[in-house]
Amino acid sequence: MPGRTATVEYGSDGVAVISLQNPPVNALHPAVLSGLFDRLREAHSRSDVKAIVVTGAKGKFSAGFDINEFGKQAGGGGIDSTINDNFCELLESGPKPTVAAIEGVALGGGLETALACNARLCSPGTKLGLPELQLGILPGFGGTQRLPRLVGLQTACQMMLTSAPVSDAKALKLGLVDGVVPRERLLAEARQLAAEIAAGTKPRQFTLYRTDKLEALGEALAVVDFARAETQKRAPHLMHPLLCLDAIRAGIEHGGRAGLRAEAEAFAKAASLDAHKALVHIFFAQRATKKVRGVTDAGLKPRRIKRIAVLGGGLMGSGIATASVLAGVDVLLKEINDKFLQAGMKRVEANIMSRVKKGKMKEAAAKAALGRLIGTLTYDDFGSVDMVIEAALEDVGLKQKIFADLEAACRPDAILSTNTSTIDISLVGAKTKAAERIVGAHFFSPAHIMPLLEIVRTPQTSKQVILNTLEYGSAIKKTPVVVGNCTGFAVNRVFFPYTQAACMLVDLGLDPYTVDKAIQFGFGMPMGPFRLSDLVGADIGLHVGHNVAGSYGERTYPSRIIQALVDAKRLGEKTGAGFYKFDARRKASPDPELAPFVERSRKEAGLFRGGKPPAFSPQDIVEFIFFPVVNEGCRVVAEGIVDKPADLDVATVLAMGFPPYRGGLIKWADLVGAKHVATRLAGWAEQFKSAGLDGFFRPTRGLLRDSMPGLTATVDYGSEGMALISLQNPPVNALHPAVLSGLFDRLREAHSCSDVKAIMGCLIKWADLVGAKHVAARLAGRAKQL
Ligand SMILES: C[C@H](O)CC(=O)SCCNC(=O)CCNC(=O)[C@H](O)C(C)(C)COP(=O)(O)OP(=O)(O)OC[C@H]1O[C@@H](n2cnc3c(N)ncnc32)[C@H](O)[C@@H]1OP(=O)(O)O
Repeated sequence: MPGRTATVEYGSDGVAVISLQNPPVNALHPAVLSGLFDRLREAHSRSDVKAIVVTGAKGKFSAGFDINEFGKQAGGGGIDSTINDNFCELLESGPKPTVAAIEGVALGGGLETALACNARLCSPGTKLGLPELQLGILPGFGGTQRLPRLVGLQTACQMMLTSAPVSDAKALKLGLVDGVVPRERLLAEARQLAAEIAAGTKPRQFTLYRTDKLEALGEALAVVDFARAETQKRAPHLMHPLLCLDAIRAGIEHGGRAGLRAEAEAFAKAASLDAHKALVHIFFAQRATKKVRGVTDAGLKPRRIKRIAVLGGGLMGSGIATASVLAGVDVLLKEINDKFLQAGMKRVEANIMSRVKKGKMKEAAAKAALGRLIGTLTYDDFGSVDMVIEAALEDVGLKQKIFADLEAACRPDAILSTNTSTIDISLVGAKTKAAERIVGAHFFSPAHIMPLLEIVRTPQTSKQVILNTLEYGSAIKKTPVVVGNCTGFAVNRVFFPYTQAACMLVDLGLDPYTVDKAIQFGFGMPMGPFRLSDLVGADIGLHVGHNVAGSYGERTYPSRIIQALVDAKRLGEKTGAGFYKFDARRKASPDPELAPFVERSRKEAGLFRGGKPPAFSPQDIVEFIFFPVVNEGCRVVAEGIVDKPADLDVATVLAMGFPPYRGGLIKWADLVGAKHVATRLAGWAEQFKSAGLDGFFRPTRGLLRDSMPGLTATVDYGSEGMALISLQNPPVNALHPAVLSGLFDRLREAHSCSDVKAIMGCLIKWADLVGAKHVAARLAGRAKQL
């Protein structure tokens, strides 16, 4: 692996400079670690070397252990413990002193490498932190021991538990680095400091053995125990933060070396948990949403969106304008009259000033952002914008008129986007000839805070438009996910069974508050479906329900109780009562006055005949509600609404608060097992068949296929443009629905591949006997002839 290593240069000043090399972020791949280890040993053994400086190539120190390597080796989370123990020991206590010269980032194992050095200098703009908990593990190169000894226990616990990095200035204040030096002098000053330590004119620090920053034993243990209690309260489902605190505690009680052993044990335990697999999956999935097959690999260059127009200054429009001006994009905010315009401009101002109040932004930067906002009542300046985002009322006729006006007012290359959440994107542009530059830009409320942006493409949307919209999404710090055009797009579509299944449980005799508790506290959603309904508003929920019923009627459940709440004007938070009642500070509590609504809904549904409600454990509630959501997710994947299943994982985490440590919707289903999901769904479909509700549960073909991995169809792509599809269900390849579904999917896949010219299907046994290669080659030859 020539690109992944550590190089060394020996200077005439007696200082060896070891440089970590693994662009773009010098992740500590095992090859880099073993390179570092070898170069260190070599430098320590040379008589012309007095001291060692460790740095990173190309302006980045290191973003930590190579996350791709997790799970590749059994046990230890992919980390070779012999190298781990030795390289930090060699850095800290080897014969020659070491200094870290840090630029850009020192995160996770990268910072731990620097912590093991005897001193640290960094350049302005560097971010330093231990974000391992975000990946479901804990620092594994001694960070749990050295960080508390360098910056104090309380700060160290906070840095590890929040995963938040600190700036160069804060690092200096905390004692995490010994100096901040301009980039161009960093290496020279690190060399000098290393030489001075070697000469004995500056002290050599051995962080693992320091105690001066630690509190007295009793006090220190109390700090850890308090952090533990808080963590248990805040993240009751997570084990790895507690394992991290255990390792810290062991070091406080028994010393740094014992602490290192405890850390290694805790690390291995955390690395074996599903939460780690799920969080690593989300880390990569989140970065992969920006890679869309056929779009980002089509050789096109994205164009920067510098100036946009937002139509509508309501909650959504002002949120979109806020996110844009904050990211340096100029915004024209258009409204239909001055009153609405002033209200919209004030909303943007309030959004930005609230960041100043919270200390997230300086006043000067806020002023600069607001300077990028211009209000208008006309289309006069629309010729200057690269993109329009329409955020007007959800009315097809109105939107069609707006888009026709936009076509006339904007440049022919301007992107015309709509923030609709319910209207077919193709309909919106029906009165224009601009279908190839019309796209959905679906933000989630509040738009300046929620991190997801669904980019909705139609078959006509051009690749360049999708690419430019992806670029805009990233620029305004959203995670953009490209999705297909269907009712509800990706997120709202997969989540329609969420509230409906919950309503069915109530109709079956369960208490709504018990349902919410199981979903929030048992599973880890930010809130249960009924509390969510109160937040969104029962009227909005009802409107969405009608929409999805129109498109997916056979698999929806009529939520009678929501209709009844709307009729009674119990819309939720905004009216003071819904499923819950709300006090003046909008604090929710169970409402005894909900009982008659529950009774009436049950009576109309006719699923509960009175007596004792059916026994549903919290786990049963979770599965009853989420497995239909998974089922719809499988449809969204199979229909190609998302580019890849992981996009849906990211979307559900960012838009719905699906617990990231469960990996997102589809990853979670994978971890639970497709067989279990499909079996339970099939069971409920059977149970509720007589009530005509089997459609709500019936497992999709894709799910059935995944639940029986042996039964499928496989495809081999030959070099001659021939795809060979084989049916797989020995001994006679009976056409089980899972095999048919596999065949269908493989066929679609092969038809969509530009380099496939012909497709051949065969029975696997016979093809095996003849030899698939031979069959494919003969057919390819024949295809050529023909
Ligand atoms: C033993 C130890 O205690 C265990 C560990 O060290 S675990 C690792 C701990 N470190 C981390 O969690 C840091 C993870 N990285 C990050 O936070 C961010 O990538 C960053 C702040 C370094 C850079 O952010 P940004 O500039 O936005 O670039 P970003 O797109 O995230 O990353 C650039 C590329 O580097 C990759 N990358 C970043 N950190 C990586 C890592 N530690 N390992 C492998 N790849 C990494 C990304 O996947 C991305 O790859 P791609 O271009 O193929 O998609």
